[in-house]
Amino acid sequence: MKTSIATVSISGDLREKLAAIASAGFDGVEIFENDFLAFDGSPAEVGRMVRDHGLEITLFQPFRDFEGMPELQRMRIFDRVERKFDLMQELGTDLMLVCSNVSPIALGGIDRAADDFRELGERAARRELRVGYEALAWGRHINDHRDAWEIVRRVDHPNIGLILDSFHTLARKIDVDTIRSIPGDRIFIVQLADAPQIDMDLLYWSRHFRNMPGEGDLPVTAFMQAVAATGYDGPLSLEIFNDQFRGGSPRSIAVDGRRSLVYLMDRVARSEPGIQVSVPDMPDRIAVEGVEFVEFAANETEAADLAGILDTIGFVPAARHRTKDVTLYRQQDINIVINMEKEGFAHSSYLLHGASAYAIGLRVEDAAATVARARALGAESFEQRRGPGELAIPAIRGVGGGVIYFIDGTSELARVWDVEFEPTGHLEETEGLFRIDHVAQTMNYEEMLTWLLFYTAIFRTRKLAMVDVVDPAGLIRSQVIESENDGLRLTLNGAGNRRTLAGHFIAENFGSSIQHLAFACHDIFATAARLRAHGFQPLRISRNYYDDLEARFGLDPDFADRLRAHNILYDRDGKGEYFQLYGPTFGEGFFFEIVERRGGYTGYGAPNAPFRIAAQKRELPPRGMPKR
Ligand SMILES: O=C(O)c1ccc(O)c(O)c1
Ligand SMILES: [Mg+2]
Repeated sequence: MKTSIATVSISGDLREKLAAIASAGFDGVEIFENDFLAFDGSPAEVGRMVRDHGLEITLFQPFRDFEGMPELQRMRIFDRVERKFDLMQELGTDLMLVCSNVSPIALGGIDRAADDFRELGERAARRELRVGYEALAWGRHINDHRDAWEIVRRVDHPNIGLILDSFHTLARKIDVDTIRSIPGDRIFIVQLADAPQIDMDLLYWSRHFRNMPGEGDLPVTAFMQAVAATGYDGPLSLEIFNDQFRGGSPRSIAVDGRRSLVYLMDRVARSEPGIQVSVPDMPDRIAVEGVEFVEFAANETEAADLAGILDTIGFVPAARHRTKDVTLYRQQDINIVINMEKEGFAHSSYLLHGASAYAIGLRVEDAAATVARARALGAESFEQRRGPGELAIPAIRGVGGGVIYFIDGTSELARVWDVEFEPTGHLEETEGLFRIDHVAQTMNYEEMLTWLLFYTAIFRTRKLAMVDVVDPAGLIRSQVIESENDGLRLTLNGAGNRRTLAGHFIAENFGSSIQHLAFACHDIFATAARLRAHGFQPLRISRNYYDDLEARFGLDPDFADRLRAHNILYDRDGKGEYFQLYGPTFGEGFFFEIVERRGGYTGYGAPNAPFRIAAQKRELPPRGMPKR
């Protein structure tokens, strides 16, 4: 598998782009003409720069409005071609992309276009160059890869081939199986891009909203399966026009890109018996069985505050670490760890971010295999020095530089609580919370696709449609990722500005992190009553909310009164009901939520989020100067 990416996909100047592309492990790069034009250096210098990075130039592009022009324009176009051929030879690349003509004066006609390409093929052959033809989805006469292929087929010249671009084919919903009848050796390069499903003008959609395969909604895997079936084994080249990426971090976009290609080819390799693709060997996507624990780093005061909140919702300090200043709080299957160590990673994380849930432990079938897959996909593994008697728990780095640990049932790891911890003798009681329903991570909106790709590539998960949540100070985008058996339910919340509750949290924590944990209970009213007796302070929800709720769902007034009395939020879908109860915020806006799912409710109460956020903002202490 030879990977490549167009310079247009990455932000920065050409130098920064190339450095990021090389360090992410790509084999090649498409030089997008504007990136070259904007660069103050000769073609030969650019070529050298590329090769010094260990990269090759897979493609020079685009050459526009070539085929089917009236005679007067046609002559000039071939002069322009020769100039670009000179440039390509100086750059040191042999392949140019011609995209289908969009000019209003283009004449059309398959044979006229074929004649033009035959002439072009002759000129290219004289210089040992090749030209590939790509159908733009908005091309004037040619906007379908089948028509572009028909032209290439009629040209019948070894130096003229086809270029496929998943966006153009998929945006027009062209049957990808039509690719299977194209000979693989006539396809000169394959460009890949995904995009969110939005109904809009094709050109605008393509130039602003493309994203990495797996980040959007288009069936890029099916497209790539069809390409693989042709026997094509040339470069797979990302070509991503995206407004957000243009302003993003070159390194992180490049890493995402490389990950998206490895993930895509892993999917393709597993999709069809007999399909030939070279892809790094790795375990299949990992099923997450559950969240084993969440670990906070905190100092004594904060740990006491947190323990106080945990106490009001029925957690007891069940065990203490045998050698470290670490306490395990437990209730049924929920393990919350508070780490107050003065050295090691938890402490570094504390110094950087303040008190936060910096680590999460996931139950998987095979922890070592999980790390192997994550590493093959470019994730960073995590290790730290172990104390006597401590287990080596396989782990990787996750959101905001946090840690994701993996616990499996096949080794010593299953006994981690017994091996590393000493019971305190506190009797385990319960207020009815029995599992972590979901984990909510907050990040800058720009980072959401990175983490979406990270989780979906490593774990056997699916994503739900993104929803908008209104904070009084701005919009939050919320994206759910779930594993098949609901072992892992994650919500990624992307903040656009720092005045929102989510944005404030990221700003004050100096980075993304877990902002809330939702615990599941079986009987929300019983749990709410018991917690109240325990000193639990629920988040107070406005009366207006309950008036609307009663009207909206036609609720029985007694039932609505019970919800109101306990400050429980309510939602319903076609399959069941959902109840949510919120606790006070901790630190810079961390909080716990208690939920009950009745029937087959599959959502996360998104319609309630704006009212919950408004209530939390009312209860937040007044904001003075930032503390740090
Ligand atoms: O948007 C464009 O003009 C454009 C140019 C070259 C490409 O390869 C492409 O897919 C789109
Ligand atoms: Mg393209």
